Amino acid sequence: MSDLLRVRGLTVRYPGRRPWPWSPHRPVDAVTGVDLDLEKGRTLGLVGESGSGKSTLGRAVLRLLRPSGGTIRVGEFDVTGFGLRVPLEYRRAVQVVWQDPFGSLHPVRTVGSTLAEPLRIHFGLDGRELRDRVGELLERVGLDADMADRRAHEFSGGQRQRVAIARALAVRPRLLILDEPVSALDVSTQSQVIALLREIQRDTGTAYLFIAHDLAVVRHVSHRIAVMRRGRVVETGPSDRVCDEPAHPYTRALIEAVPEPEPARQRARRAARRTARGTATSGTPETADTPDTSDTES
Ligand SMILES: Nc1ncnc2c1ncn2[C@@H]1O[C@H](COP(=O)(O)OP(=O)(O)OP(=O)(O)O)[C@@H](O)[C@H]1O
Repeated sequence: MSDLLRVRGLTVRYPGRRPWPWSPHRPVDAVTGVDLDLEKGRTLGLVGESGSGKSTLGRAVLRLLRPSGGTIRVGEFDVTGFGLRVPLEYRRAVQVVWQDPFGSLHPVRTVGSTLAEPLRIHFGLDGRELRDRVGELLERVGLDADMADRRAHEFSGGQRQRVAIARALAVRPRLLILDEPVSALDVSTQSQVIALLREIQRDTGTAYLFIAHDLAVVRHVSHRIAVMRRGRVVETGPSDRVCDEPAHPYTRALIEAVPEPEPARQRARRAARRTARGTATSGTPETADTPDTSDTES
């Protein structure tokens, strides 16, 4: 299968702030030399601690900022080749759902008008057809069609995130950037929203770039995982391989940081740690062999 998203050597440098008016800017290298691939209908999870550059990478793909170097392609779009105006077709092809379901929806507008706007702009719908499509979108994300008259503040956090997903789906994107989409939700709402996202992917073939700091959540939703640290991708591979046999010490540290509630799994994890220590002292290199198509960087 060919790649929908192809990122090569991506670099983003922010100009940074001046500590004092007379001192020079201190640039921040937020993303450095990143390569990523994502196929149609698949999910690539992007994990790493706060400040590792995940959101910056997502914003570069959305073309909300202009990268300092490298290339981004999404299908036929040469994203890094765009001038000042980003084509409307690209805005339709790539959509985003942000972390904050409270801040990302207009507080005063009805949810119906929030969903109607992209349908009007991108497909020229109006009248009955527009109302029907808004109702369909609400039902698609598990809400009632007659909720269209309500305003965002009348919804719970989970319901708002469903509305945000419906708004993103309205234009039938090929790629959806999900930037910490469940981090602000409680655990049971998280799993409902994740189940919804998986169902939508199965039905529509939309590819997801799923950005999160929580490796347990990312593992659950992703086919492949890329681990970011200080702006670089240090390890990439199929989700199970990255989580069960992490090749990079930083990935191992991230996995260690995930709380494990089940005693049997806690014991298995301790045993794996002991084995890893044993092999490390018997001369095995720190970065293990990766039998699949994974890449690691130290
Ligand atoms: N607009 C900006 N100007 C200057 N530096 C920035 C800007 N936005 C982000 N940074 C810096 O770039 C680096 C990467 O930030 P980014 O938000 O991409 O990380 P992240 O992994 O998404 O973190 P988080 O999970 O906390 O959002 C950080 O050092 C951050 O301080």
